[in-house]
Amino acid sequence: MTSATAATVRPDGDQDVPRVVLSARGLRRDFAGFVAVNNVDLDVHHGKIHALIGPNGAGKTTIFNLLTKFLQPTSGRIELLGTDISRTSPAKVARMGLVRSFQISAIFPHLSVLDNVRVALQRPSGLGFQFWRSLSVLDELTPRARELLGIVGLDDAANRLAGDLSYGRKRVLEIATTLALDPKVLLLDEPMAGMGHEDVGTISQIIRSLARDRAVLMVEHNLTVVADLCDWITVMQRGQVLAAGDYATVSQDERVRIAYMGTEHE
Ligand SMILES: Nc1ncnc2c1ncn2[C@@H]1O[C@H](COP(=O)(O)OP(=O)(O)OP(=O)(O)O)[C@@H](O)[C@H]1O
Repeated sequence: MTSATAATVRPDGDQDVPRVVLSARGLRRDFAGFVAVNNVDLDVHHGKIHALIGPNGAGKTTIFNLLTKFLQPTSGRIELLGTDISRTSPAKVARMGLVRSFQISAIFPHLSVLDNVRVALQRPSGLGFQFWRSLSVLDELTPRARELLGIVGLDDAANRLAGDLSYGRKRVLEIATTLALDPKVLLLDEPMAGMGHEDVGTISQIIRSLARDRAVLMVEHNLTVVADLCDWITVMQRGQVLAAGDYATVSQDERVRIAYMGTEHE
C-alpha cells in the first residue's frame, strides 16, 4: 500500500465507518530548496489512534507543524472537520479543535497540579497564556479541572506542586492541560519518550480512553506501543509516505522493514 488515502476515504453516514476529521492532500514543505515533506496524503479518523512513524529526519515533526499551522505548506491542502485550513492561523486551528500536546515544558512547576489545569482552562486557544483574571473566575473552573484530573488519574495529586510529580505523571498532567481545550483531534508528539514500562502502560490506557470520542494522531518511536495501541500507521521516509495500514500490514511490508523496522518486529 502506498498511501493512507487508498483505504481510508469512505463515505460519511455509515455508522460502521469511521469519519475522517483531519485530512491532508499533496502536502509539501520546502526549506530553501530541500523538500522535507513531499506529496503527503493523510486521513485521521474520529475514534481512532493513528501513528506517524519513520526514521530520524523522515518529516514527522514537519508534518505536525504543518497540520497545526505553525508552518505554512509550500503546497497542498489540509481539511479539519470538513473545513479547508490550509491558510488558517495556528490560534484559529486550535480553537477549531486541533490541539497539539507539547512536552512537559508546557507545565508550570511552581503551581499545583489543579492550578495548572485551571490555568489551561482559562486559555482561549492553547497558544497564549492568559494569567489569573480573578480568583472567582478560577473557582468556577475548579469542577471541570477536577473532572479532567479524574479522567487522567491525577485526582489524588491535585494539590501537589506540578514540579514534584514524577516524569511520567508530569506528562499525564500535560495531557490533562491539553484536554482543557476540548480537542476534536489530539496530536501527541512522542508521548512515551523517556517513560518507564509502568508509565507506558498508564499513558497507553489514557490515550485509548481519550480516543473514544476524538481522533488521536501521534508520533511514536516505540514500535511495541505502536503495535499495541494504534489502529492505523503511516510510515514516513525522506519526507514521503512509504506505507500505510494497520500494524500487521506495514510490519510485513518489505520496504518498511528495510527502511525502518529491521527484522526485530516481524
Ligand atoms: N526549519 C528547517 N529548516 C531546514 N530544514 C529543516 C527545518 N525543519 C526540518 N528540516 C529538515 O527536514 C527534514 C525532516 O525533519 P523533521 O524534524 O520533520 O523529521 P522527523 O521525522 O521529525 O525527525 P526526528 O524523528 O529526528 O524528530 C530533516 O532533514 C530536517 O533537517
